[in-house]
Amino acid sequence: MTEQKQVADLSADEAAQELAFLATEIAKHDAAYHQNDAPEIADAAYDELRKRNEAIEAAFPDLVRDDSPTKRVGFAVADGFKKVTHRVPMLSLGNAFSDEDLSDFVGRAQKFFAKDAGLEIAFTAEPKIDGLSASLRYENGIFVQGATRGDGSEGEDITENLKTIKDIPQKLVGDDVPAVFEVRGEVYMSHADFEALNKKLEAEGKQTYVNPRNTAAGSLRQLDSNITASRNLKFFAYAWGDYSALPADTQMGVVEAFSRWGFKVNPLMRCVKSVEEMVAHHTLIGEQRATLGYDIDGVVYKLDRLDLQARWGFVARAPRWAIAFKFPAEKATTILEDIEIQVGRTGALTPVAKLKPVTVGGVVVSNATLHNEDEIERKGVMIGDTVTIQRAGDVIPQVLGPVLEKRPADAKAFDFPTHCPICGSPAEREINEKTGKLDAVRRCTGELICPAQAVNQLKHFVSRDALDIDGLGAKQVAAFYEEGRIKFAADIFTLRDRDAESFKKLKDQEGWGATSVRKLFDAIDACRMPELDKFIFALGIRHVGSTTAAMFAKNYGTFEGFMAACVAAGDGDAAARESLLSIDGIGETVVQSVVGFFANAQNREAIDALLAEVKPLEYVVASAEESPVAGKTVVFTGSLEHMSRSEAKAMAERLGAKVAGSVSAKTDLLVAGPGAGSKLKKAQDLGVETTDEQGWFDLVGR
Ligand SMILES: NC(=O)c1ccc[n+]([C@@H]2O[C@H](COP(=O)([O-])OP(=O)(O)OC[C@H]3O[C@@H](n4cnc5c(N)ncnc54)[C@H](O)[C@@H]3O)[C@@H](O)[C@H]2O)c1
Ligand SMILES: [Zn+2]
Repeated sequence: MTEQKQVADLSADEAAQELAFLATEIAKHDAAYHQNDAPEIADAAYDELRKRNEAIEAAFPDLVRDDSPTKRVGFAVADGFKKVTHRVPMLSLGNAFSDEDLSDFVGRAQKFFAKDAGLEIAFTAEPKIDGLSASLRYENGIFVQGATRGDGSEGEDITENLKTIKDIPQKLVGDDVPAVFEVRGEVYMSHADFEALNKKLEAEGKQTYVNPRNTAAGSLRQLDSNITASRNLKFFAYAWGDYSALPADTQMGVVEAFSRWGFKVNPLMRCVKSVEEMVAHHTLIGEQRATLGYDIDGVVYKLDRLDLQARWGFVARAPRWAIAFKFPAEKATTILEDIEIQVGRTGALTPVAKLKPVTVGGVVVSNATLHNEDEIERKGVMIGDTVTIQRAGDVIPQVLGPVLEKRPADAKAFDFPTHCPICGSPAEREINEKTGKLDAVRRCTGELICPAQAVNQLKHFVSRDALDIDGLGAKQVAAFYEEGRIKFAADIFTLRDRDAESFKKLKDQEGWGATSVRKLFDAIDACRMPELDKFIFALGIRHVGSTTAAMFAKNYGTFEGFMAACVAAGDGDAAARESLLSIDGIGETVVQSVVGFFANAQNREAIDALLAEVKPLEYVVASAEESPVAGKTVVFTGSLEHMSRSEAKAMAERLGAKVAGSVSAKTDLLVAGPGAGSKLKKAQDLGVETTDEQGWFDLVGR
């Protein structure tokens, strides 16, 4: 972290500048966290930003901005959801970070109620569940609407999703259920469910989640409630919004009513009467934290009597009568025994610290991330060092840095490998085209052959814009990989020769009848002469998407031509490099990537094996005499049955046509599939020729 000036040393200008920066920065993290369920920094680091903002605002009250983070809660509703206006705002909580903060809080309460002679002020202490809050509206005891907090005044309508959660009763029971009542609480995911879900996603080759909180949020804020239903989310009730009557006059009493009505309430909730009791309960909950089976990130204290809550009131984003005492990030020191390199499914090399096992916050830690090679350098850690590690909440443990006084004489600097430890391919750091700086991540260049990347690559190879083999989708190809039937792309095409016998045995099992096996082999055969652009795209070269692949195809005409240019450029042939760079729309990043890919001897071997089975077609741009659409401007609209939109575009371009996105007087032909709307109407109005998909195929002779 950069050196920060003490707030007292800031000039007004500097303060204003920093407040502006913090407003933008905090808003950015709020969006990542609340709207996208994908935070970019740890909660502790985020809390630091907020603390700094509050400190500067306190010192410079005139400079408080209209868009100050202290005036806002959460983040606005995401697209795709219906909005729900909260009749009673859903707020955040003030924070305490130390015993002193807690005792200040109690002191403020005592001062506020100083005139009430003999008043005993009691608080509830409740675990702060680390999930996301939801508001559930019941009318005559029936669950009618549920929403997220959103920005506090407007949330997202997630009624259907909430209905799939077993802990949320559809109907409340009891004779004290008011006519209208909004129960609020936390939707969360247990550690066990989180781990099981990640295992499953991993097996399917999908992106895994970072922590249970974001998983719960991501699972609940789904447009498809079937997904929510499959996630086994849970719910604790602890607060309320709008109501026609209250079942009790204390916090504790209302939560007890929730339990009677059919909700789950947290068993660790207590009543406490002094700072000592508050601190003791905080310690007790902290000790149980690791064994609860779900994440909590602190303890919330609330004034117990509701009449006192009402008298003490609110500030902009939180009640005055409540405070959250967060658990500090847990730290420990241990020995860094080794640094191991893991290769991710996209080829990224990540250094992992192998630690002498140590208990941090009740959990035994023996691995921690070191992020990347610059981080190792920046932290200056050496193998053999005693290092400080930190677990902030549920986040993966991090190495903070070495304890230099304890560095042994034989501590070894870590040489970051320049080759992939899995496949031996060179591992490279790209130069960022815009900044000219090295990318933080070093990546394996063995896209085609690296076992760490294999499943990802195979899935890409058969994907829709690549070879698109009928009956061999992402799931199937991953299963074949697991079963050892396929290792590399080329193996798909030798499957029949190598594996026909074992496929026969599969008959009747897992739905692999003789017919479906034959169909699969036929479908594979049908892909032995792929379009050149699809083939180049299928190789999964970093930064080569389908548009880029099409540009290469168009420019070089044959796969051999394209490969020769890349290989030559890799051997230092400046003209070849120029020819790559001269293609309109192709920049340094792509060239670095294709050159690196073909410079890798193992990739080239894999390509030879592939070319023995597959013959990509030559890319011929039809001349005007041969093509009825050469030089014409074509627009596709509506849904196409036999080709994807990108395939249609590629075909038209190959035939010398220009493909436009909208209809104008310059349009020569509109190809309209079912569901075509305004474009079709406009074409008809302008007298532009129109046809359907079949008409298009007839026209171009396919
Ligand atoms: N890492 C990031 O980039 C990032 C960004 C934004 C927010 N955050 C994190 O999100 C949190 C801030 O968001 P916030 O405004 O929701 O504040 P908060 O989470 O600190 O406190 C308010 C929330 O606590 C929850 N809560 C759990 N148990 C409760 C209980 N028993 N009683 C009352 N409330 C309870 C409710 O959902 C309530 O909305 C912080 O933990 C912050 O670190 C992180
Ligand atoms: Zn590799």
